[in-house]
Amino acid sequence: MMQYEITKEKSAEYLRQAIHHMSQQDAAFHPVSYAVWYEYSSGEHARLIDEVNDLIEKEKKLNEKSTAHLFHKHIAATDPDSAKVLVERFNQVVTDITTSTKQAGQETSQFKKSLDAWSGEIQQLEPQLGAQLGSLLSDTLQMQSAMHGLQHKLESSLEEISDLKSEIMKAKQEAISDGLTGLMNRKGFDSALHQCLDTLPDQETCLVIADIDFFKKVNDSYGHLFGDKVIQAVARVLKTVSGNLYTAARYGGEEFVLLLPHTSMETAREIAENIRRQVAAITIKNNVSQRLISNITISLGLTVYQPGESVDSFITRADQALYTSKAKGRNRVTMIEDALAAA
Ligand SMILES: Nc1nc2c(ncn2[C@@H]2O[C@H](COP(=O)(O)OP(=O)(O)OP(=O)(O)O)[C@@H](O)[C@H]2O)c(=O)[nH]1
Repeated sequence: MMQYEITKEKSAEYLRQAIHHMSQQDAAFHPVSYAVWYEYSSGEHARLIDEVNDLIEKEKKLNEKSTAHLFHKHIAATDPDSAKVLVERFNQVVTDITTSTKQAGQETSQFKKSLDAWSGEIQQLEPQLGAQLGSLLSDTLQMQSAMHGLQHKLESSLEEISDLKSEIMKAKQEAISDGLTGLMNRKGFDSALHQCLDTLPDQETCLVIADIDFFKKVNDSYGHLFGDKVIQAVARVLKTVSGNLYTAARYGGEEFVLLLPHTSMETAREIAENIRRQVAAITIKNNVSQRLISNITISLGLTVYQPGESVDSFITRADQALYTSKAKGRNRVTMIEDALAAA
């Protein structure tokens, strides 16, 4: 994980170095090249540094393509959060420059207007001074056009930043989603769980862990693709039941979790029972035999968070409850209230 808890001076030093490196390349000034060279300058990212050095040795300069490749491989894909921070930082740099350029542009334009107004009158009174003013006017026009050019370039940089921001948000979302079901994946759930327990330690919070019964047999009997359809069907039940109130996720292969903040054990048990019943009612067409397959069941374990306990012990207790459901014959919900009951 890249670190950004560094002093302002250090950060400014990296920024200076990054801008120096960027100016030596073929790639333009934009957030992608900024992110790559900032990381390079910070010296934190050994693999990125090695690859940049190899490329420079071979190609002399980094172009748009190699810069984008380095960004996606070493920054956006491995650490979308840090990529976001880098892009935002570049955004700030560009916004600051844009604001001062705009201001300078306005001042130049004001100056040109005054010159325009005076030069006509002075031309008549003092022809020589009028000529000097004419040349000053032409310099001002040149400066104004340079300002417009720079402003235009900076504005397109800002557009690029906004595109990149959405790309990073998308990558961030993909990093915590499960591709097969569209539910949150384990990584996303673990962070949601930590966040929930950090903010609601004194509220009643329940956790359900569910696992499809005899799933190996489902795969063996009807094939892996059919197994995938079963996983998707169970995920749909969880999605519907959880709505916007609860957080559902695919925790592993055929295992699911449901986090229920502000929920009593009794309500959570009713919800878990509802999920169990809805899964038992699922029928899926087997595309090979064209027959409808039912008898899909899940076992569920449920527990309530004990204030002060660790996340691991919370999950372990829900897992123990699930194990009990499996041991007692499957297709059932088991509740374990606290550590004593689990023992
Ligand atoms: N189709 C499909 N199968 C998967 C996926 N992930 C894991 N599995 C299979 O899920 C099965 C899990 O089997 P087991 O852990 O033995 O458990 P089980 O057969 O469900 O038995 P119990 O949990 O004891 O009821 C394995 O055969 C895995 O190959 C997946 O994404 N798709």
